[in-house]
Amino acid sequence: MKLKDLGYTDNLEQFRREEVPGNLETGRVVAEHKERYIVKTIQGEFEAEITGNMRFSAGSREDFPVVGDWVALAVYDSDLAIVHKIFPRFSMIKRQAAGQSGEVQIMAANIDYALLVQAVDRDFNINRLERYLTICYSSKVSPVIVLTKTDLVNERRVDEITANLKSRVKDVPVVAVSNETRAGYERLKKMIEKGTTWCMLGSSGVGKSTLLNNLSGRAVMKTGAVSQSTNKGRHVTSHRELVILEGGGILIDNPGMREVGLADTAGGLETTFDIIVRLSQHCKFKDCTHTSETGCSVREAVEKGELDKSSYVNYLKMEREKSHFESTVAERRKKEKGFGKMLKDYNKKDIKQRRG
Ligand SMILES: Nc1nc2c(ncn2[C@@H]2O[C@H](COP(=O)(O)OP(=O)(O)OP(=O)(O)O)[C@@H](O)[C@H]2O)c(=O)[nH]1
Ligand SMILES: [Zn+2]
Repeated sequence: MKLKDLGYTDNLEQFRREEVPGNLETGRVVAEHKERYIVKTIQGEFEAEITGNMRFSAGSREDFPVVGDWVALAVYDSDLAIVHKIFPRFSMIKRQAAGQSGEVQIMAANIDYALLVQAVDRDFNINRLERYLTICYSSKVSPVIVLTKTDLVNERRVDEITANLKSRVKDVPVVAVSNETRAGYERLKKMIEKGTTWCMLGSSGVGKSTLLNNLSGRAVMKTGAVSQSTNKGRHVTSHRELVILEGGGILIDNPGMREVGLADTAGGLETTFDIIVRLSQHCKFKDCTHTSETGCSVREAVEKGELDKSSYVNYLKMEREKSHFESTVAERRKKEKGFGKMLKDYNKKDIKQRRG
């Protein structure tokens, strides 16, 4: 095992030489559970915690390691290792933390590509794909669309879906596979180059675990039978993982990532819907929302049939979601700031009083 097999790059090595003390090991986080991390190095796997100082000075979730992170750690024995530093991340998949509005959670780091998995039977939905694309573009992860369960429909239906997709989603590779017959696997395997890191985004039951098991060449995760009535897999993957595939690719898969929403999608919407962005430069009003304004080029294009109506509707919906998210973040920051100031004023008063 070399660090390169885990996805180590020259950039990371340069950072290590410049910024990491020589007595520390380099490793990659392959699993995380309640602030305990499984870190893989050339010597094996270690269970690690972060230094007290790292925890104390952490400003947000971003300051804690996540699956996919490269870290510098001190190894004491097989059970004890301490993470001292997180290497700079080149990509991050984030999502809105459940329950806490505006709080962002990082699901994984340093991912090169994402497999956007949808089944061609009942799950297929272009709006959802546009959502995944937006997540990819804002996370600096390159998307590849994978259509699964092609054995369940006839060839014509697969061609129809592919053509439909390509007319709406430009410049993204589309691979159609069957996890049953393994049709399409050769093409997919060729795309997954050695040392590159991948993740999967897709709804429950579309065949992600089956795909991962087949690509890894060993049983990594149990897959459950789909219940006929709901078309949903019963089994839900239970913990985070980073797996090295047969062909040398690296796949990160964890349940949280399977539920990513539109958190911090700076730039993502614009890339996914770049046609809309280009059209909007011709709108009469600079701040046109493309809903009811006069002289709106976007709506004009929809009316003329030059812009797909459902793509337009999906854009408006995601734009609203994004604004909602941004305003909750802004509100939270304001509250935090207010609280911080109150605390400071209180402390000042307190000090004055104590000094008399
Ligand atoms: N016919 C057919 N069935 C498939 C295919 N891929 C997966 N399945 C079946 O669909 C069910 C769900 O597959 P999983 O791999 O568990 O789906 P998943 O996306 O990992 O689901 P979660 O773990 O819930 O996220 C299983 O019963 C699989 O055997 C396929 O290409 N063709
Ligand atoms: Zn407009």
